[in-house]
Amino acid sequence: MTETEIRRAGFCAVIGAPNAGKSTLTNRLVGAKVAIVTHKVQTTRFPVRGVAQVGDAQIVIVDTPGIFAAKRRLDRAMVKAAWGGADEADCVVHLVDASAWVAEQTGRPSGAQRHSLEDDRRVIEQLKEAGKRVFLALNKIDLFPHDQVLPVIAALSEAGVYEETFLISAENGEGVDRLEAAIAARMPEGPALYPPDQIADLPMRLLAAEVTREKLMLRLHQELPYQLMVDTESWEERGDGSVRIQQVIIVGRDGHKAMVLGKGGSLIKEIGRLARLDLTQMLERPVHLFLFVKVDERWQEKRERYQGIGLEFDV
Ligand SMILES: Nc1nc2c(ncn2[C@@H]2O[C@H](COP(=O)(O)OP(=O)(O)OP(=O)(O)O)[C@@H](O)[C@H]2O)c(=O)[nH]1
Repeated sequence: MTETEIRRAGFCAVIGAPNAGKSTLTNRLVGAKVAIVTHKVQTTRFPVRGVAQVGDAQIVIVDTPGIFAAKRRLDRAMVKAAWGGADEADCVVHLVDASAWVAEQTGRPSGAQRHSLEDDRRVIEQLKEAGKRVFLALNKIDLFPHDQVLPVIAALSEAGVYEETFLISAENGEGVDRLEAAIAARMPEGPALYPPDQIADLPMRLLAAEVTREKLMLRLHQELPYQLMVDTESWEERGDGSVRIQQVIIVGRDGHKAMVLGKGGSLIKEIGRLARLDLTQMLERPVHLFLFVKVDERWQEKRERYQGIGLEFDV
């Protein structure tokens, strides 16, 4: 479909607890890898937009950072960014990990599931306070028999904040068509907001940094992945059609640097290999990726670092 055929266009914010599946859903709606998906929580630090086209509607999806109890400055900035995205949207989807609610109904929620339930309840309270009515998407329905979700729907409907409920699996695509059509119907009339072939408005440098950070999150353990950032320092298009990307991984301590490098530099080499494979696929051309590790004890407190990852500092 060409640009002229788009008659409606707008923004859809996907909000929800960390690990609810927001990035997976965004990627499914867009049909390409845009947001970063990992099994760890709080991957997304800023609204990543993907552009999906459904019939004559263009949907700009804002994949918001996880909304959760904020203590540290960085966490508070993430929450603020999440609600900012929801306020400006034409349509808001509250994405819920339904498997946590089913586990609660059947009496055996895990620790992580209990956190997820608390976060969902907090989001519902905040929606209630804000007087917002949104779509409820119960995700991960591939994990349990469908009849177990009925009492969950009843429990969640009590708050009166949901206009419509959708049962989906962002992972295998079940039920996503209906949700997609409902979101499309909410888009206001107007011309396309982005060229139709553009899947992400996230600057490519930022996206490339996120790819490397995803690989680090998958390979490193405990808290370390949350205590580092990746910055794309240079991006050079070459005459032979390839691109040379140089990135610095900033950590808070010398010990962390050693962990990121791995024995004899083996870990960073593997991270670089995996990131390069993804980037080559995304950019559809050869990529030369160079990674460096730098120690900066105070990066989390530095204003320019926040702005570099798209967050406000004064929160
Ligand atoms: N079984 C199943 N797993 C899913 C589904 N959707 C997402 N997941 C998994 O849940 C985990 C979290 O998914 P993400 O998409 O990263 O979650 P998120 O809400 O974006 O997480 P944050 O960025 O931390 O806020 C990943 O391991 C996904 O593969 C689903 O429909 N079914």
